[in-house]
Amino acid sequence: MSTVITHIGELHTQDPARGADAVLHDAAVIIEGERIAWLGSSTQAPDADEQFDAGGRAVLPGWVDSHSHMVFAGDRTAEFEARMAGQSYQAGGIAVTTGATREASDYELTRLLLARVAEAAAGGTTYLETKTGYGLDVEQEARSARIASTVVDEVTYLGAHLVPDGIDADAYTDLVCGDMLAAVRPYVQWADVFCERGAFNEEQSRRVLTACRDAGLGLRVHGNQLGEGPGVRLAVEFGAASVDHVNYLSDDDVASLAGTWTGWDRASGTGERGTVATCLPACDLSTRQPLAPGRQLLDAGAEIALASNCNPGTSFTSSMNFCVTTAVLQMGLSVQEAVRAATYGGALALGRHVGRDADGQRAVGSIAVGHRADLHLLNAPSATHLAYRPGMPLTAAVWRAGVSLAGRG
Ligand SMILES: N=CN[C@@H](CCC(=O)O)C(=O)O
Ligand SMILES: [Zn+2]
Repeated sequence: MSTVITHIGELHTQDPARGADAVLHDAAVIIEGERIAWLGSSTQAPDADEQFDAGGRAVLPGWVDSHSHMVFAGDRTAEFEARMAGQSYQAGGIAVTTGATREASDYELTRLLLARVAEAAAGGTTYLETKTGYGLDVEQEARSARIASTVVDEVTYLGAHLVPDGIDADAYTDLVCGDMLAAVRPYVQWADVFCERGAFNEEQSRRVLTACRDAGLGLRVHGNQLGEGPGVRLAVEFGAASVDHVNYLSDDDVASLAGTWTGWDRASGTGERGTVATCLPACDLSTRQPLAPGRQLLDAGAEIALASNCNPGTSFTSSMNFCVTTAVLQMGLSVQEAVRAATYGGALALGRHVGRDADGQRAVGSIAVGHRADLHLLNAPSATHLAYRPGMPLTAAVWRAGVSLAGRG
């Protein structure tokens, strides 16, 4: 089965191999099964089984949301209201969600997760990471990991989210590095640690990262969210794929993140990759933290991603459109930079920016022959409308791995 999408006003390929020609005008794309089979000028498009006329509207790669916490029950409206009344965000709120999550049945947790993933997809997200971290004991973390692995694309083990009541921090860290890690291992590809005041200190974070690396997991770090600290330094030292939040960065932090990309050719997307700095603008607004310095990171030569951080405490939204809008209006990114960070940047953070027919794993976050057919049709002639028309319903249609998910309007 093949579909040709014609009359695309702007096709944002995000394919580094195309260099300056990465945005095509009056373009067409052919989807064949789950893959992109052809792209080029609309006037030269070959025939396909099905036709779809984009009517001059813009097409982007589906959003790659590389940071979310969607396996949970309950909500934290009261905490949000208190924050809006002036209280500051504290890591301890995680315990409230842990209580509600432990109470929920497998059926309920799965149902909630499916509903959240469907909401994200309706907003243009076609590739999604999510984390454990609201179970916080061996059985519950394994359960969260198992449920997540049946629903989302990539699962991250975040047993090191908060030290639960009734156990000493070092004993809990031992558990995270031992029995809990063994129990979640079959279900996860990544590990993360909340390296922050009120969560895990440098020594505990180092132990978690070492154990998870030795277990063969890719690494990421929640770092520098609530103040300067060792998160970025550890992420760079361990060669983590990403460090996320990055609100409070010293000049050294910025330089060391940029330094991880010195062997990388950004223009062609080749060379030795480094540690992606993942900015979470919806979270920054919801916690009234300063927005992450995405502009400064890009200017220094670092690669950045934008992600939703969808979770009940700090960012109860999966809207990547909103994140892109905010990155342009508030963080000083151009539309091109923001769209790249929310597509190709997210794929880089998840190591899914490469992969074609022969690899058995298709690249996501960019549109090229052999990549996964993840497409986002905007109800607008250009991607600029994402920032120019904030909050408007601009997602017109979504294809995930070649399957039409949302809208055909
Ligand atoms: N910062 C740590 N974890 C989440 C928030 C978790 C929560 O408060 O429930 C975050 O990324 O913001
Ligand atoms: Zn998070």
